[in-house]
Amino acid sequence: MERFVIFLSVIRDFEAYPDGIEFRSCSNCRRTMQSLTLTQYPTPISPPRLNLYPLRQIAVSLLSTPTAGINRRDMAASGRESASFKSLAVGRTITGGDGDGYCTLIDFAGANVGDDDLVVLLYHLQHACKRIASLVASPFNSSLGKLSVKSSSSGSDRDAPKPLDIVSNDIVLSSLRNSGKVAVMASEEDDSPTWIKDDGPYVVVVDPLDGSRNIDASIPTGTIFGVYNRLLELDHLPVEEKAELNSLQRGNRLVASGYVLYSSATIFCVTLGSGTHAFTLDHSTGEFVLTHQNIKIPTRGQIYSVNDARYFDWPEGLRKYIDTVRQGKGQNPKKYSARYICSLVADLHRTLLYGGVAMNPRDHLRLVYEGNPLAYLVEQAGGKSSDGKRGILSIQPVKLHQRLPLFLGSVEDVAELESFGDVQQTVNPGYEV
Ligand SMILES: O=P(O)(O)OC[C@H]1O[C@](O)(COP(=O)(O)O)[C@@H](O)[C@@H]1O
Repeated sequence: MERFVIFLSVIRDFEAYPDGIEFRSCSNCRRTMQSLTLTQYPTPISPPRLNLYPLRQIAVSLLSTPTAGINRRDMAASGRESASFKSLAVGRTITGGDGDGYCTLIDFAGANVGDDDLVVLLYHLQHACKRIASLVASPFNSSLGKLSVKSSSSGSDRDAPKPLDIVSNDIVLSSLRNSGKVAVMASEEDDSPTWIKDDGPYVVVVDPLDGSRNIDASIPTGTIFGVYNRLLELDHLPVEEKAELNSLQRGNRLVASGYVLYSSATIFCVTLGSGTHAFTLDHSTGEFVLTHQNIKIPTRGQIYSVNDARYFDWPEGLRKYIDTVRQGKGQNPKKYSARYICSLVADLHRTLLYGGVAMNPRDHLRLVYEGNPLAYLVEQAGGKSSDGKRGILSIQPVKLHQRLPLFLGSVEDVAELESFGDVQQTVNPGYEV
């Protein structure tokens, strides 16, 4: 009864989303409300008097997890995403969903992407990322990251995954399956790509939880993703072959890419092929809301980001570059600062906003799952990507878990770094931490 009274006092303004009901007018009551699931409703409610029955019906439909084959019409019918389709119908480029400055990721995609299938795919992907955000922040999962498990295949050059990586991978895979829009998913966590649906229009490459070595200390982590069109000319090939070849596309064929940063805020940063935009998770509504439209990385920064404990394994060119900029003797006559979180998404997010260069000069990061998606996003923000010698997006991947040195950041900083010649670290002993 006590719960019921609290419920009535906050019922004025609520939003339901797949992981729970959010009551805007009373965030302090959220925990109580989360425990009040629909099936736990006190049964003696009198629908006519309190008029809760219709509300309950709406909540039931809104609370259901996105299911297989949800499409634009279903999303619009649920009432949650209708603003996006209104915007699309009138063909305007929106800066706010309904003109009140509150524009969700799906509103934005609906207004700016010509392809309904991609909007539906994004809808499911952002749902997966909300689940991962809550997973990595959950007090009940705080021990999961510590338990390393062995990689399934012997002789694999992949790192041993941790349980949270695996759970995140499962979450992304299930959301992509439910979208009905994905032919194949290639994940950093899997030895080979998973074929999902013959006529799915898209190929998704993903690192479901990057930086998970930091997870036990609650340091930021991230999801990285890239979306390609399915190559129709490969449709006749055996499944394994077409799954792999579809996933090995060059970065310059990406149609969308992005990352989700799980930090003090959860940020969905994406390019849909025209600029780079960031959306911040609004915990009061459960929506990613546009907060940084058309991000432009400064052409020059004053920060370098690298694990400089490796200094003595670096080649001469890279040592010289770092020594030069930290003394303020480079093209920018300012002394650079160092920042290194050791979590790629977090280091890149800062670089995108403040400028400078984020790098890992040894062949450690993966071209398919990390290099290409992030390079595309950085270039869409006016920045530059390089492996130390050439742009990332034109490199033809030859194997799924191919690793490479990666330099991302401000145009002038990355160009200056390249001008030092040998900046790729070839000594890679496999560091313990
Ligand atoms: O040990 P290094 O060279 O500093 O590498 C750290 C980098 O490795 C990563 O943790 C990714 O590696 P994993 O995929 O093996 O976790 C990045 O997040 C980070 O930028």
